Amino acid sequence: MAVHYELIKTCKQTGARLGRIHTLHGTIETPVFMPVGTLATVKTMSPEELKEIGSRIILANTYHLFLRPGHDVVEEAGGLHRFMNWDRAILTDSGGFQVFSLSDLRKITEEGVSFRSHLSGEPLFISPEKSIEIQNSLGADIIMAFDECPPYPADRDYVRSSMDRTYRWLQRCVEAHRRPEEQGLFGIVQGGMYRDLREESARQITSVDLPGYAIGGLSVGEPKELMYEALEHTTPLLPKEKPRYLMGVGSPDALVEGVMRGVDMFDCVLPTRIARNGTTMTSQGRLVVRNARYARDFSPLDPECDCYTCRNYSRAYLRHLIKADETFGLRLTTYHNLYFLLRLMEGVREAIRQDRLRDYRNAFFEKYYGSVE
Ligand SMILES: CC1(C)O[C@@H]2[C@@H](CO[C@@]3(CNc4nc5cc6c(=O)[nH]c(N)nc6cc5[nH]4)OC(C)(C)O[C@@H]23)O1
Ligand SMILES: [Zn+2]
Repeated sequence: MAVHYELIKTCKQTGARLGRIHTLHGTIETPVFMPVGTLATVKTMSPEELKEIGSRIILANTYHLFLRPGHDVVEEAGGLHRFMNWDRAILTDSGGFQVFSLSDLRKITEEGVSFRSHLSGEPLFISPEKSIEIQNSLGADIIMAFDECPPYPADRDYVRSSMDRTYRWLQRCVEAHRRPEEQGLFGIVQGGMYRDLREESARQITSVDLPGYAIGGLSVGEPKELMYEALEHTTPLLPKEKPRYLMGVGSPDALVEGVMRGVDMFDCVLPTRIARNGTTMTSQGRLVVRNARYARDFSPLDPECDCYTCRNYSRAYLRHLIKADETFGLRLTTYHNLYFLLRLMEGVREAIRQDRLRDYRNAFFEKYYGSVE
């Protein structure tokens, strides 16, 4: 079995679950946050540093690697694990969403999506079959079905016809998948912000027996309350013995709120993206280390953090590097932000073990959101 989930326990206080996902490249404790490595690198981090902070699974993107360097190049290198020297687990997103968030001049038909490369402008086409062919070449442990993520907001008729097509595309993905024993294919539930459509899409997608299911169509600009409501309508309809993956999330509050609503896996560019402009997540809340107030602050970024950055460098030094656009500064803030989120998920897993996740959430939010930037 390429991907096998083991449910260890469900928190008595909330709908949160403790689990493990077994893959051909190791076991992942859940709930888990997956750092995003879109172009076969988690920006500025080495594989050794990712291991040092405890990451066991990272993301890469079909759309980006199809455009550059080409999935044929990665396949010739022996697959993504070899190409990027990462021997732990990898998940690849299927490309549909990235087409919408990156390229213009795109057209959706039953067959697939025509678009122009956001790099060269050349006309390209991705179908469910093409997406699976690319993902089979890349060789990730978990691959995603080719779906359409409707924009937010989107009217009901559009969301319904789009989710029905996403269901038909899932069946074509299953047909096209050549390596089901090595690469677990996850289906993706859509349905926009409409309760009955979410429930119907969950029934459609879970009618196909797969090793895991993702909740798509969220974290696309909707208010967080709407995202949480969509989760409450969807996760109860997903099989308990399979992992649930909320795509594109996220911030510390959204991670904890998602876990409380039964989500096991998350990914987001947030921690690495904001790090590159000098915004960090600390135990006292968001800290924008490039602010002038830190120019002569020789204390650690986060006094409660024991990561390499916080043990060896001051806020003044980090501010200096970020202001000078020194690459080392981006590396130090990225390292800390990922370390912070991976430690947060460790705390969440421990709180589930002790059936006290609601208390953990309240204490964390008080500290993190109680204070100012
Ligand atoms: C939160 C934050 C910081 O993450 C940023 C930016 C805007 O949101 C993000 C993250 N949200 C997000 N929702 C998704 C939904 C799907 C989906 O329905 N299907 C498939 N196959 N993949 C998906 C990937 C997703 N990523 O999406 C882009 C546009 C990639 O940048 C990310 O705000
Ligand atoms: Zn730190």
